[in-house]
Amino acid sequence: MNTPRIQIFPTLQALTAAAIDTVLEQAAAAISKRGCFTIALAGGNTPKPLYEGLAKANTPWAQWQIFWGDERYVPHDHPDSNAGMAMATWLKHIDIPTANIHPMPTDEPDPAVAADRYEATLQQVLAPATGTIPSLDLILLGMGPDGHTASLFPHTAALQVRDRLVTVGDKDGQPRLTLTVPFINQARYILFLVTGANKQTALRHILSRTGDPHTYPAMLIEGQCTWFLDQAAAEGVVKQQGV
Ligand SMILES: O=C1O[C@H](COP(=O)(O)O)[C@@H](O)[C@H](O)[C@H]1O
Repeated sequence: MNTPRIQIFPTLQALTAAAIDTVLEQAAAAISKRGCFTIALAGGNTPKPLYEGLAKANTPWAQWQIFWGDERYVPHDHPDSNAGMAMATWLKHIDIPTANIHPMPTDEPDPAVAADRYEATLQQVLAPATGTIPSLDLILLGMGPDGHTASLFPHTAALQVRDRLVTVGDKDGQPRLTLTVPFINQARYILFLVTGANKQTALRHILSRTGDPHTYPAMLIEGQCTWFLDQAAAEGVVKQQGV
């Protein structure tokens, strides 16, 4: 396991400013090395200000390929849609080719078929060498108060999937689509954004590695992780590296 980098910020504004800088730095580095930047987005509320900030950034958008880390199984124009949120706050405000935006499909009667389609899209765009797992440059993740990340929920079958890039998650019996643990762990950079006092308990177990990974699924993410925490979430976290 790689040792996670942890940064604690006094306010959501400070955390957001650092997240914008990090995303743009990773994009510039990837574009300069490989001519392209591949990113998977988180949903929920925490990343909204980041997306609003990125909407004003000056970067070669045509060299970005945008994916999602998870999706609620609703149409993209539904208020719960992670794709819909990122479109409204960021993507509809920038000059990026539509072909570079890859929302998770939610129009199949069977979510497993939608997961297969998204896996094929990832394989096609990322074109890994034969026999290797493809890597995204950056995956943005959040964490729920129950320790879930992406749509990897506690004690669900999705946590065990090791032979796919995308699978069907389960939020209280409702299907979700989610990237899998091995695919997330393969990313060149994984940025967790976690805010709010209601996440303290899960965070303490996850970062001190005293929890059970099936109870706190974010523990399964052991790749090149950086955690950006606000002060409220970070209260009680054992190893602090303040900024
Ligand atoms: O349902 C979800 O929740 C998590 C956490 O959201 P947050 O607003 O508490 O940060 C999010 O990362 C995930 O993408 C989303 O589908």
